[in-house]
Amino acid sequence: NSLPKPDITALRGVLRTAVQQGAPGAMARVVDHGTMRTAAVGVADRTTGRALATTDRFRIGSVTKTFSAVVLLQLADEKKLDLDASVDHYLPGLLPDRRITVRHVLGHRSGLYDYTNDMFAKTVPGFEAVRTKVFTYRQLLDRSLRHARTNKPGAAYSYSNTNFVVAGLLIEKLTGHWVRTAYEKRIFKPLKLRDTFYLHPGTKIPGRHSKGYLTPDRAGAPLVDATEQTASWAQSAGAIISSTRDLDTFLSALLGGRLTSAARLKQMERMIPVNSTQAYGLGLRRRDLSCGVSVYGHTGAVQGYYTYAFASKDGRRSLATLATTSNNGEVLNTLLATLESAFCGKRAK
Ligand SMILES: CC1(C)S[C@@H]2[C@H](NC(=O)CCCC[C@H](NC(=O)C[NH3+])C(=O)[O-])C(=O)N2[C@H]1C(=O)[O-]
Repeated sequence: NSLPKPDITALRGVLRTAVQQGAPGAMARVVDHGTMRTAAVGVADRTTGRALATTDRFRIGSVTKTFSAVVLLQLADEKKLDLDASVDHYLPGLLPDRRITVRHVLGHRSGLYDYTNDMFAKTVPGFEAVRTKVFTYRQLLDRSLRHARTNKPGAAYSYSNTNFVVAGLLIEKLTGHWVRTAYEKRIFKPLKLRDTFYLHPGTKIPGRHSKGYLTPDRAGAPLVDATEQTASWAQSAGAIISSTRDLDTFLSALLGGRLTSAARLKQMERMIPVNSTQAYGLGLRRRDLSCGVSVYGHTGAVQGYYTYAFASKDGRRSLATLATTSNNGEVLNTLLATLESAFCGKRAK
């Protein structure tokens, strides 16, 4: 284990800063070669004042994208999917450009416009307008296709939730099941992820969970309890519920080679640079840390919840971090330092 030891004191300090910056609660769980450490600060519920527990469930937002990518990569291992085939080959007529391949979709290089840009331009009104709505995948895709594409297929990285709506359509076409069934049969059950559920279109998080609070755009305006929503705007792009324990289990299984073949994992980890410290593969982010370590996983931002879920390349060390607010860039940025504490140890910034 060449990594510096995790610095739990520094980690706790980062969580405290996130709470000072407006998150009602923040927590993290680190597993290092089987040794588990946790830290939690603040409350799960602002009304009752119940303390946030590291066992509380929460909405993981776009960490869902990694689950969706794993299902499709397993289908590639089963020779039911060719990553370099046109999406049109599997879903004829769905997309306006036959040059868009499955790999473009999973790597955010399709050029498909992100419909959430319009949907959440005004944070609270946008959320209130959709929080009880149920969309079909087709309706979400239609919202995207009203806009020109952001780039030619494969020409650039441009993050778009629309890509993982297409991923959901591919999963349902190729498995003949709802995405929920595919997640359960292929990931949740085999890994015994007992805190992990695909919650759509139901709005109630099962079991003990933290509430999530949306920060309004207007400074000083009261937080909005965003815990209950259909998440139908997100679905296979962001509707999974999980826990820090299950995210650690999931990422260490993925990076430890227990969910796909080595060849397919290699494809997932073939990265396109996003900026100087970040890159994106297939439903997977890589972050390059200050101590020269690269970690793999995904971030999540869904109303009321920010998540970071990352692991070392061999999956032997993993971190899951949650803050119970969103639309608060300071908190999102602060949480990045939990990666430094967990993987770079004392040398955290
Ligand atoms: C790239 C991200 C951070 S955003 C993307 C996805 N979440 C969304 O697309 C929802 C965006 C609106 C959420 C809302 N923000 C606003 O309404 C702003 N007006 C809030 O903060 O609650 C997710 O999750 N991803 C993260 C990822 O993949 O890392």
